[in-house]
Amino acid sequence: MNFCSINDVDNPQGWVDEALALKKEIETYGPKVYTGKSICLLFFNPSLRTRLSMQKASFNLGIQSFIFNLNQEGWQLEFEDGTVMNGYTSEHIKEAAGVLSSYFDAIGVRSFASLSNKEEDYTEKVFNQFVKHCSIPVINMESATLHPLQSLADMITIKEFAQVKKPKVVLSWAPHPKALPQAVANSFLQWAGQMDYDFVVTHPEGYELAPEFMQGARLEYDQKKAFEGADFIYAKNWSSYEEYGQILSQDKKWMIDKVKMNLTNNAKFMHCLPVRRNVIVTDEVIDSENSIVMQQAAHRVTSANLVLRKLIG
Ligand SMILES: CCC[C@H](NC(=O)CCC(=O)O)C(=O)O
Ligand SMILES: NC(=O)OP(=O)(O)O
Repeated sequence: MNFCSINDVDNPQGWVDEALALKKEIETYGPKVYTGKSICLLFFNPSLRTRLSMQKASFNLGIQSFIFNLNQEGWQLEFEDGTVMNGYTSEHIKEAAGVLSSYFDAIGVRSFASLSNKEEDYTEKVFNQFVKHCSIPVINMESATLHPLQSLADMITIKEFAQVKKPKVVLSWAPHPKALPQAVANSFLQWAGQMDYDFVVTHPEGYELAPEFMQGARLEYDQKKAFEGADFIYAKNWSSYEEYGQILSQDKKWMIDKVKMNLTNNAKFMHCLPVRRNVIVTDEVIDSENSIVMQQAAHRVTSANLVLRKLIG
């Protein structure tokens, strides 16, 4: 079993409840004794939360974790099958995946979108080569188009803070100086679509997400209208999917501020972090009692606990 996307999860709402129950179990009985199991966490890109929450969750479940920063520490990998490797790549993913499979009980992979090759990104070429050539479970620690560990943590957080049975949840685009992947937004769409939410996406024209992820989610181009009566505001930047990887707007009017939050039903503010303060959201909002970004980040451990137990616990 892998944890590539929500498609590997038989009952997403059930996983949210199981994760909260496992969190209580660990808080009550403490971390499990060493099981002899091990996991290697492979990173092509930077990380704070994903890296450390996966190590903490490994500790909680008695699993030894190893970190490997591929760009700084590994050989340049070849992901194309059949290539004559007389260029700059030193090792084929077939060998690398085979060796990792012989050393560990599972691996995690972080490999962000190129934002230049839409076809390779949206077929998950890099991540799927690890899945294809590994004989052990593979966990998605943010791939080109998805971030399921983050999304499970997000669903757990909303479950914990929801005051009503069917909360209004708004995914709002916000400006950013860099071109960022659509992965967090895509994954949030997938998981929110499986929950009992009144779910709305709001973004400027030109930032439409891939149809396969929008899957009938309600879209509102008027951000203020989208915010009306909301219970949760989930802010995230992403670059254009249509004009792939491009920044079409850095319109400061889309920054989340108190005036917009006052349109909501006293909504909680969420962001996956890292966040650009006073670009994505004002200090006033992210420092307010309505901000639950810390609790959300803490649930990255809750999320990782359950995924590790499901796959190798
Ligand atoms: C969990 C989020 C990871 C990543 N975020 C960034 O790359 C932000 C980098 C920055 O703000 O410089 C993203 O948007 O996918
Ligand atoms: N939200 C998240 O995945 O954070 P990192 O990029 O720091 O792991």
